[in-house]
Amino acid sequence: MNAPGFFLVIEGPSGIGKTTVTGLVHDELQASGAPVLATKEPSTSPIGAMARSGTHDYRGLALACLVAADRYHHLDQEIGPALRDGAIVVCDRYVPSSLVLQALDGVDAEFARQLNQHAPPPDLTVILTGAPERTRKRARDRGASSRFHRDDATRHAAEDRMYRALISELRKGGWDLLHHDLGDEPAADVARLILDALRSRRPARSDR
Ligand SMILES: Nc1ncnc2c1ncn2[C@@H]1O[C@H](COP(=O)(O)OP(=O)(O)OP(=O)(O)O)[C@@H](O)[C@H]1O
Ligand SMILES: Cc1cn([C@H]2C[C@H](O)[C@@H](COP(=O)(O)O)O2)c(=O)[nH]c1=O
Repeated sequence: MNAPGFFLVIEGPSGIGKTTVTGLVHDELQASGAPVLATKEPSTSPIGAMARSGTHDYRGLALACLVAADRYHHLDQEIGPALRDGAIVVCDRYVPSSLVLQALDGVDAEFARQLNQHAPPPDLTVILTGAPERTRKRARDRGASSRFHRDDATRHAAEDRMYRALISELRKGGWDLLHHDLGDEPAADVARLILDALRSRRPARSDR
């Protein structure tokens, strides 16, 4: 994005570890003295809260529009201002979540793309994938708070497949994308890898 900050998105299937890694990356950046904002989608705005708490009631096109409306509001009210202030924004889920989850929810892929076409590409998007059975076990052990978290081997496999398929498509669209296929490594190792990628793309503040 054309702003002095850096927009970093962490993506991947439910249970892969996005929230855990977002927290670790945020804490490490904060400890190093960098200006950082950790956020997530759906956001904490009233639209985001409606989407997050309503995945049992809202489905298909209605949910696709709700999460897109929340995304544009989030960009306008929280992400954009933080980037203009020079912060590193670390966001748990963004457009790729809609391209995967809304498609799994029966929304036409082209419609989901068009709905999100005005959401700018982040400066770096990390897509985490991993063996669907391991991801499924982590999600099951953590517990479900959404229709998309239900314990379903077929859905976990489909999410993993769809995220992998998105990688080349987004790169062709000009997105800077880091793909990491997780094994058994701890979340701290994943966070370190992401921090290295971030630092290689964002010179230290004193160099800018
Ligand atoms: N590298 C890891 N190794 C082992 N367990 C992990 C790892 N990363 C995360 N976990 C655990 O897996 C579970 C799911 O992690 P987390 O909630 O961060 O995933 P998520 O991708 O944000 O999921 P969702 O999209 O469903 O909210 C949590 O219990 C977390 O503690
Ligand atoms: C960004 C985004 C989210 N959703 C849905 C999927 C989940 O039910 C929640 C997010 O909760 P999680 O703890 O991060 O898994 O919102 C969606 O359907 N589409 C989206 O683009």
